Amino acid sequence: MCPPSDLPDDDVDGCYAAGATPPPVGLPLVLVVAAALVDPDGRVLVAQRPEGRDQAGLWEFPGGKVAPGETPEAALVRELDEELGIDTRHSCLAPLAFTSYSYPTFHLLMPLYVCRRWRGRPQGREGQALTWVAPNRLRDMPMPPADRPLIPLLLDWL
Ligand SMILES: Nc1nc2c([nH]c(=O)n2[C@H]2C[C@H](O)[C@@H](COP(=O)(O)OP(=O)(O)OP(=O)(O)O)O2)c(=O)[nH]1
Repeated sequence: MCPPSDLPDDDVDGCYAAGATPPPVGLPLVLVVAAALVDPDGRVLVAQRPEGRDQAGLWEFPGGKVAPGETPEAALVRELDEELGIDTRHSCLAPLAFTSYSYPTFHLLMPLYVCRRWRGRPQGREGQALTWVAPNRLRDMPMPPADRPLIPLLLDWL
């Protein structure tokens, strides 16, 4: 989290340094939704991005791009079904935080929801490895840079 007395800087988890670097111009904004699935022991599910995808090998929160005309919540329910084979149609998808991050070819805007109950047992339906991690171990996982600010917020909340 941002220390209240310090100016934000790029290395401080949970902060955006809006004025520190000029924003890249003309990048398309891509809306991706993701979920922190939390099991009864308080562990969080992360999935490893498979070979052949950008950022392959990094661990991420399950989710994916919101399709045109879709709400973020409907997209999340669809992605969790497609990727993990779980049903979250009747689950509480609690909005926790979002990340906003410029990759070289697009700017990512990604809300993160927390979900504690679902139907089915998560399985890597697209060949991706899955692992449940204690929240305080998330910092040790190689995750996309866009996810870094989400970790302290998740730790505070869980
Ligand atoms: N799902 C997810 N994507 C993330 C996270 N962090 C992060 O930078 N991303 C990025 C990686 C990708 O560039 C993008 C998600 O796109 P994706 O390729 O997984 O989306 P998708 O499932 O719709 O796949 P596709 O249609 O492009 O094949 O967001 C995260 O925690 N979860």
